[in-house]
Amino acid sequence: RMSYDYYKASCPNAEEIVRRELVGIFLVDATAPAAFLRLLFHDCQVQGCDASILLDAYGSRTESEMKSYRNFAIRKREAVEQIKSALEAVCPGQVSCADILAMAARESVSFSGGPRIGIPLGRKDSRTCSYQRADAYLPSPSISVDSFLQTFNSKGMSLEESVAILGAHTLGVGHCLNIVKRLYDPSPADRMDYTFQAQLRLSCPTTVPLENLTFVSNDITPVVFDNQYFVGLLMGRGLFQIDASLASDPRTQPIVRNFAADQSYFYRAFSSAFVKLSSTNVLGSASGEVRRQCSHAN
Ligand code: HEM
Ligand SMILES: [Ca+2]
Ligand SMILES: [Ca+2]
Repeated sequence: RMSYDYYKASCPNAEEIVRRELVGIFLVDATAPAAFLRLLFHDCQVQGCDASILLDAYGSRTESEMKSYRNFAIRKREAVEQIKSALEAVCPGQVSCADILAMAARESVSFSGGPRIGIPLGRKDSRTCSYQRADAYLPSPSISVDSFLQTFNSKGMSLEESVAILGAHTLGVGHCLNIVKRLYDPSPADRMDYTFQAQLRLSCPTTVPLENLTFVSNDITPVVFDNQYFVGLLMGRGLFQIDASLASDPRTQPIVRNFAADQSYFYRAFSSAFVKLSSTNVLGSASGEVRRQCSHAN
């Protein structure tokens, strides 16, 4: 059972320790907040928020979810291990890796200028993981709006919250391999601003192997958690096909407009969506554990 003061007795300074470690990480790498935010989504989307994404391959028993091509360019797993070590030194065996992932993503949002979000704690860590499940459940950048809405509706999100949670793409980057298809062979309904397309083609000139080294930013302010992502969508500057479709689909377009016009409205919808995302299929003490090391089950 999760609660807002879960570690009050067992590790009263848990949130403070996580925050202190993170500030150190953020100061040396301005792109770290984006990485933590995506890491949480990719954890919660596969088996739920149970730190399954942090497990390394272990003999023949586990194959890491990182083997999935959908986890391409996932970063900062080792930074979560660093935060875990700091917590183990003070309160051994208490704070789950799944909670650290949720706290790291939450701090990433506020550190980047976004809303401060209160989240309940008490997630347990999985004993297993499956890269086949990662392949099956992590969405493709060309997912349809229908499947997109279904994905987040199944986490209890409203239409508005579902659009808001994709506003996470206000931070970070995408690699050329995820956009070359729409740059050189777009589907007829997939519209993009002409100038923007020309710029992206310069950054991603061909479908050669370089495409997984080269990247472009998700919106024009990739280290600031603002509503520029939605402003850009309305100008035909969405990076992935699903981003762009939110601005054209009649169900989501009015919401994109509202978020582009009113940042605090976006923040409110994002905050409630974030609490739902980070509470997906949480394990209780019976089925999960608190790992001693995030990369290995106990
Ligand atoms: C249908 C849903 C989604 C799809 C298809 C999608 C797809 C993608 C893709 C293709 C990338 C680029 C990866 C790369 O090439 O480096 C990306 C990046 C990112 N995604 Fe998503 N995403 C979705 C939802 C979310 C959600 C719900 C969040 C967080 C709450 C999120 C947070 C991020 C962040 C922060 C980045 C930038 C990562 C970095 O700079 O390292 N995404 N996403
Ligand atoms: Ca997981
Ligand atoms: Ca931004």
